[in-house]
Amino acid sequence: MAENGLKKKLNIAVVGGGLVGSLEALYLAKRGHNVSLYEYREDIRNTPQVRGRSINLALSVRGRTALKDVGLEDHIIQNHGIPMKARMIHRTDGSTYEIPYDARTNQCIYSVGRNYLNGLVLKETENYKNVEKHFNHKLIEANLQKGALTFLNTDTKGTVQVNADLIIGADGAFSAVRKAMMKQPLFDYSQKYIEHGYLELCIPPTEDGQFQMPANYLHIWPRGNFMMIALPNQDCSWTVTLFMPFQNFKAIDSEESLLDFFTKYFPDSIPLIGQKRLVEDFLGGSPSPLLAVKCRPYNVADKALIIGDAAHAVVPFYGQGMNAGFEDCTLLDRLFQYHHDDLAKILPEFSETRWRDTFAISDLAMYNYIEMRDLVTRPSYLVRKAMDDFLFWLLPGVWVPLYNSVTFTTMPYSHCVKNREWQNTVLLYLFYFIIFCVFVGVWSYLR
Ligand SMILES: Cc1cc2nc3c(=O)[nH]c(=O)nc-3n(C[C@H](O)[C@H](O)[C@H](O)COP(=O)(O)OP(=O)(O)OC[C@H]3O[C@@H](n4cnc5c(N)ncnc54)[C@H](O)[C@@H]3O)c2cc1C
Ligand SMILES: Cc1cnn(-c2ccc(OCc3ccccc3)c(C(=O)O)c2)c1-c1ccc(Cl)c(F)c1
Repeated sequence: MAENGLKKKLNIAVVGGGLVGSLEALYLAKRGHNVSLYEYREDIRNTPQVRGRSINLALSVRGRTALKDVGLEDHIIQNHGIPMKARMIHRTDGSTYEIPYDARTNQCIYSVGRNYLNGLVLKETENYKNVEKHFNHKLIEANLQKGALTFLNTDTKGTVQVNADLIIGADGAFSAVRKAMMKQPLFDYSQKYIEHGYLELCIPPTEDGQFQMPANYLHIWPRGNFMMIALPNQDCSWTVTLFMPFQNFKAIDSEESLLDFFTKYFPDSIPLIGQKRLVEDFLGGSPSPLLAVKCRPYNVADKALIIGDAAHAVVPFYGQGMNAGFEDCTLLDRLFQYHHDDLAKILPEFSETRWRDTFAISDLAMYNYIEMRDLVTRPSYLVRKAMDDFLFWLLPGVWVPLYNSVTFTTMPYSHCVKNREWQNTVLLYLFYFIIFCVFVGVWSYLR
């Protein structure tokens, strides 16, 4: 707050014009600050889909809350997002069965196009004169304490010096802002590449432009050590993502081995994708790596902050990465409101209150990665899921299954984990009680 009691207009540089950076620029613009958004790539509204990034994503409540704050939720929900009301599980014999997310309240997640959503947010910033966007600007140097940034203009090959009151790094999992932050003392950092990679395939629409599979589902082919999912697109196609260890991708090096593999594990998908297209896209593509990043704190004094994947890249086995990054923007805005734009209070508080939840969703996503490989076919997993669903039906306000609390509520991720631990304890005692009752019953019968 300025001396005269008026709100001080900050000059804020946002590095990274992806999903989270463009949303953060919009939040800050709505607060009246001068925002300069710097993006390495060209304006995605003028370029085709970038390979090596998921084409569509699952949007859930946390992301919707952020879009609602900036006035874009209704547009996405009513004009673009495709509701997925249940999982459609595909067995190896090609048969399917569905598991609703929550039959009572019609909860659903939405499949949204990455480029569409990114372009929509960027377009919305054009309603604010206090936002400048600079594409083809790659951050190459940063002195965070001084608020000084150096960009390479990939068009002119010249460098651009920028000074800002606040630097926000939303430049993704390989963040240059985080790299500068790592020079600070007491900055903790860890990363993990998992053994699985992912490759995206496409199920085209029918000749008359309709979906080839039931549209309002998240289609899942759980196959132990590898899994495949499909999310619907606006053009009635499906973006199929195969998650598999790199060594398995490497072993499939010919049309014959590819078709043998898909015939064995995903037979129903071959006619949907098309044999020719499957061979071309699989053998013509290469799997992308999956990286998890954990670090803290997220700020340097009152000068710089990292959000989104720059702060907490997670493996995609919960569909929460973007939702968590959008939630960063929501929580940051609440802190701007509460502390009247006082960065000396906002930034440290964001770091201190956020890291437990981002660590929690990172662990949950990694656990899901393991769970989905091992437990989906294990009877005990299926019994647990059935008990979860029964108790959720019986005590909806009390017993909220982990996936539902993560996906359909804004309960802090760390509380979702605590909730799950409490449920595990209750189920364990319930299991012991059932065993005891069976024992007493048998003993009484045999007396
Ligand atoms: C296979 C897969 C599936 C996924 N599915 C889901 C899902 O269903 N739901 C979900 O919520 N999340 C999902 N995610 C996660 C989601 O994609 C990310 O969490 C999200 O994109 C993070 O957004 P971001 O803006 O923080 O980072 P990014 O999307 O990586 O954007 C960072 C931006 O910064 C720019 N940049 C990078 N370096 C510089 C630099 N030096 N200077 C200037 N600009 C720079 C980049 O060009 C980019 O535009 C998935 C991820 C993967 C890989
Ligand atoms: C993109 C996105 C959005 N949500 N989810 C998701 C995640 C976990 C889920 O449950 C645990 C479980 C599902 C299937 C088998 C065992 C456990 C469920 C569910 O239950 O619907 C949904 C994903 C996703 C992302 C990657 C893979 Cl590989 C995947 F299968 C789904």
